[in-house]
Amino acid sequence: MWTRARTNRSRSDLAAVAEEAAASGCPAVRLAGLSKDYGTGPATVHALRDVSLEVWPGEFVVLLGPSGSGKTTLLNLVGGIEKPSAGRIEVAGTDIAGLDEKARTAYRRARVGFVFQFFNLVPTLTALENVAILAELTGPDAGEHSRAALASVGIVQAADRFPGQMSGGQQQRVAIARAIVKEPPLLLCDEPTGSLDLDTGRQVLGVLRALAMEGHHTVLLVTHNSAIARMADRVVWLRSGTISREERVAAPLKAEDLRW
Ligand SMILES: Nc1ncnc2c1ncn2[C@@H]1O[C@H](COP(=O)(O)OP(=O)(O)OP(=O)(O)O)[C@@H](O)[C@H]1O
Repeated sequence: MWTRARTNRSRSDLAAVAEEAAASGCPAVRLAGLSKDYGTGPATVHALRDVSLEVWPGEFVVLLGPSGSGKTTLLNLVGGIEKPSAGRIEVAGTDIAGLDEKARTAYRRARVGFVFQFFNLVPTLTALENVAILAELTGPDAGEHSRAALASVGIVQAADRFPGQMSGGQQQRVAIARAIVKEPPLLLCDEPTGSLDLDTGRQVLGVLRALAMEGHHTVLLVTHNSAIARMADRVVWLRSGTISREERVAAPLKAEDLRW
């Protein structure tokens, strides 16, 4: 049985959780002196330079910045897709920067859910199969868990449909269900509304926001769209591979109230 219980915390609860977590000294993610270079010699690209950042459990953090500022690189490092050139990446207190390939793969599978701009669903599999098979669920409860994940993002009625029979927003919900079905503490989203229309984008953002509010996921969301920042708990701006600014949002908007 899928065991997650909805806690539906209010925003003031969230602030309290962040304060509690800060007091306990264990952020969900802690980056310290993080750098990433691509290439060597004069052709070296310094994608990230000496980035330090702490993200607290249950926080919804939006990363903003112009093209090439290092947003996706940061997400890929936290997600264990790439290794840093220097610095530490602590996730729930464990440094993942030094893990070997096998351990990083295990980390990714157990601790991280990814949501991308393009939903990356397999067209020949149903929504349910896209969740169960692509998340590599096994055992007698796989179907039940996948159905519960689809229900938690409001799309269980489409469980037996193929991607070609669903709207973009529905497909993105399936992709989110796939990302959360193993209940990873970290949800990393790279332009999750980039290929959706405004209304559908708002609905998908509402789903992501609710997942953070329920307290099961810390969300890091990369976007070009500064309007989305208004629904975050915190906004981090990147420029040329460094954090140029950070701001806590005093009164985050509900996704449906976003205008852009
Ligand atoms: N695999 C790679 N090899 C070489 N350079 C790379 C690689 N990946 C990223 N870069 C470079 O690192 C820098 C940061 O790229 P990144 O994709 O992180 O930026 P971004 O802010 O996510 O950009 P965008 O908003 O356009 O997706 C850019 O100069 C990019 O060209």
